[in-house]
Amino acid sequence: MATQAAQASTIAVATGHLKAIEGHLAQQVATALANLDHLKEHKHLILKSQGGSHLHAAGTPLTAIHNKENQEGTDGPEDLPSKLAALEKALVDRDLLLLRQNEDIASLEDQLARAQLNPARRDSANQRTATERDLIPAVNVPANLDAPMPATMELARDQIVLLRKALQNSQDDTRQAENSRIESEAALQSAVKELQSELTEQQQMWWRLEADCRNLQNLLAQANHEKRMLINQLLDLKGSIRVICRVRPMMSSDALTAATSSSSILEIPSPDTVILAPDRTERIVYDFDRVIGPSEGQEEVFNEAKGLVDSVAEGYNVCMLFFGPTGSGKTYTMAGRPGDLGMAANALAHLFRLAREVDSKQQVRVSASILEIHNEQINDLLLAQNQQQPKLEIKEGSAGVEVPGLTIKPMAGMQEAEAIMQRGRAARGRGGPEEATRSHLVLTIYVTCTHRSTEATSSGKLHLVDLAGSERLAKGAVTSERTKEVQAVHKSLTVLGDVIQAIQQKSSHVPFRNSKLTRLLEDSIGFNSRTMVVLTCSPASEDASETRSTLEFGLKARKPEGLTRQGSTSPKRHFLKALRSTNE
Ligand SMILES: Nc1ncnc2c1ncn2[C@@H]1O[C@H](COP(=O)(O)OP(=O)(O)OP(=O)(O)O)[C@@H](O)[C@H]1O
Repeated sequence: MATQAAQASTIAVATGHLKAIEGHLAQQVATALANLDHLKEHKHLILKSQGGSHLHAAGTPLTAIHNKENQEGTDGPEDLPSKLAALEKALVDRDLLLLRQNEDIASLEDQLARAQLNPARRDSANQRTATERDLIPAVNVPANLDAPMPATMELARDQIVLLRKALQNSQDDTRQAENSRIESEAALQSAVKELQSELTEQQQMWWRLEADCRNLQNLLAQANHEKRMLINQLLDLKGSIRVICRVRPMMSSDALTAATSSSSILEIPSPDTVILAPDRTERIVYDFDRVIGPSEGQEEVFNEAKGLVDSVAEGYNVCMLFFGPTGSGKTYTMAGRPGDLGMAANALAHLFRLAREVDSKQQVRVSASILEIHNEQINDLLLAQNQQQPKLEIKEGSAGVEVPGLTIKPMAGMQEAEAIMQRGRAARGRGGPEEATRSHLVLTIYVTCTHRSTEATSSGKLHLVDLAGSERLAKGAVTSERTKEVQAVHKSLTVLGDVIQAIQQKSSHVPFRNSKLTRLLEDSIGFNSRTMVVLTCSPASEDASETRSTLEFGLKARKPEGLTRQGSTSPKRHFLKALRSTNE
């Protein structure tokens, strides 16, 4: 803008000076014309005084006459014609010069006017390069207008030429700038169009993907629903009580004497059969829902229970009973060890996974309590260490069997769950390991699902019961206190067997109230609930008797048609023997 203003002011100054020059020239012409008139009059007077005979002297140079006049009229009258002629020529020259200047000025003014009227040109002047701007010098008109006219005129003409060139450049620049603006605008418009079409395409693709995703989610939900229905049907077909048997590996602690064999007394010919061969004369075959061998891990055990854990999230009550003599692997199978998750941790992890999967539709809350039943007394294992153990009783509440006052801890994830289970284990161990083996530990996981839109709620619970060792009294040192403990354990295990048998036989009376344990599990065994008995067996020959008792207990728990198939001993005899051994 500054350059443009400077240029306009330069042009204005030049125009002013040119107008001044024009005025000056006009004044000189007027003077010359006056001189001419004067001379003409003078000549006329001379001719008049000399008569018509002297008229031929009119060809004398005017300058000479003029010079003579300047010499105070000393020249003779014969020089006047030549002076007049010279003056006339000078006048013609000046007229011509003036005419050219007028033309230049008119053209310059015209260009100036056009340049001022066209804002696009004015703006484009800003884009002129430095080199081009240098082509326009400042118009320096001599301050003294009396200086010789040709030099002033020449300078003015040069400046006009330069200004014209500058104007031309400016016009070229404007045109170029306009062209490039049009080109850029077109390119920009086409890029915008391209982006818009790309955006539309992507939006359409996104909508398609969203729709696909919704369809897949619906299909998945439907498939999951169908899967659960099939699992439920399968579970119903298998009966409400499933029995699986887990045979632990041989341990270095298993006594190997000359009287016993170092080889396992248990054979697993198929995934649902275990053969007890305590000696060469006897082979008893037991069929269960599944037999898990020594080489199989915790994962395989959990796979058998996954369907049951799913049904807890659907509102079923489920009970898993870990039954076997001390050292057979009940605690290992239920609780696991660090880095080797047992059934409880696997079930919790599965429930938290389910909760995450259904999170958009349902809110799933998981909580847990841990208690032990020792000498028919219930102890809360989640009490703070300094808290007094309250007297806890089992009641029938609106939501089923309850233990009012029992600590129930909410759990948001596995970290919290691990900490709670660890706390329960530590509390159980406070009475010493001996006491722990003579008490039942019950970990109960409560699952509540609330539908986010309908607010319909379903609740289920999963009892995991690490039963007291099922071995007979004769095995350890006998004190009156220990006798009392063992009798309490045996009584509760016998009642448990009776309850299971009554359920399997669809008996009208089920003796749930005969022990604290069965009373606690009343709404979670049989009928509208699901139960899994996990028999844990030692393969060591020195544990043959306990292993047999355990397998016989399993027989009790299974449906009547699933008992032993072959061997030298009748199933019925084994069954009665199992009952007797549990009651001893
Ligand atoms: N399937 C298995 N694989 C590897 N080790 C096992 C297995 N089962 C049990 N064990 C190991 O055998 C030992 C005894 O197991 P565990 O303590 O679980 O027996 P238990 O039946 O719970 O005995 P108690 O009644 O005294 O609690 C433990 O060291 C355990 O790690």
